[in-house]
Amino acid sequence: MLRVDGISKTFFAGTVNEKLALNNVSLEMRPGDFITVIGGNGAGKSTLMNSIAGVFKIDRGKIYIDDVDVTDMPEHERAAYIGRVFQDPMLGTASGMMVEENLAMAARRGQKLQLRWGFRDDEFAEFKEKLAKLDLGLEDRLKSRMGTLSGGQRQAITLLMATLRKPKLLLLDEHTAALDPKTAEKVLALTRRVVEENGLTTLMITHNMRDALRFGNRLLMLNDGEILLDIQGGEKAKTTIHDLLDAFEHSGKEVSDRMALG
Ligand SMILES: Nc1ncnc2c1ncn2[C@@H]1O[C@H](COP(=O)(O)OP(=O)(O)OP(=O)(O)O)[C@@H](O)[C@H]1O
Repeated sequence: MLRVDGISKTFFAGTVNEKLALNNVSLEMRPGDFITVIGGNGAGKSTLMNSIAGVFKIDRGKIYIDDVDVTDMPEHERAAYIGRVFQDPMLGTASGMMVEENLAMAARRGQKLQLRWGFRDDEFAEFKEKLAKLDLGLEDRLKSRMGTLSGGQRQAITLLMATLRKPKLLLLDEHTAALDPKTAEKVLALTRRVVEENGLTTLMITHNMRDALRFGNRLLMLNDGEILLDIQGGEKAKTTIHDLLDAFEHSGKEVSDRMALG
């Protein structure tokens, strides 16, 4: 489904700030894989995700989505395959536009922009039903501006928008890190439901080892731009936070409290 083949990325090459952020990383995801990604600060997690999304050019290697070589495909074209939710609830939606307009735009992702798309009443009924399912009281806020919603409400809608037109790949970059624990839990539960209901192939970065173990069928630990640990299925189910801390310690990194417990 996703094939990352020996990719490398160096920032500020040839300067004193040169940083090898990804070092010959390879990864193959099967359809329906839900991979959680952990690693300390600067391990390369976001760089991996940004490379896949096409935010910048990689230095070496190839990236394929469903056997299509997307290595040189610009980010906006790659977006047709990818749904993304960022850490910052302000990203991913248009804050000055109404909830229903944001959803209608997401429903037209990949279509040519038109002056008047002609929104249909049945679409709004569908949005209302989907919002009601989020259980955040959003079904009556279709006409509210996105900017007036809480962070949790925005992340839930961004997740809905990212998955409205079933993407080949869902990328979640610490999408609950900026939320309070109770709201984060709600958005995570929603994430699990959306991923399961749609059988989405998902890559989720988290700072929280407990979440990395609770969610998904496979876990990657990155360190210094390399994959330090790749566990899945039964092996992942048996893995404890203690095991992860051990692996982390062997990499010579200090574990922050936030990463251990979230
Ligand atoms: N756009 C960029 N320009 C310059 N350096 C960058 C850029 N993005 C990442 N880096 C550097 O690459 C390294 C890996 O960063 P990355 O953001 O991928 O780590 P991370 O694992 O996501 O860390 P964190 O948990 O702190 O977000 C870091 O040293 C970082 O400073």
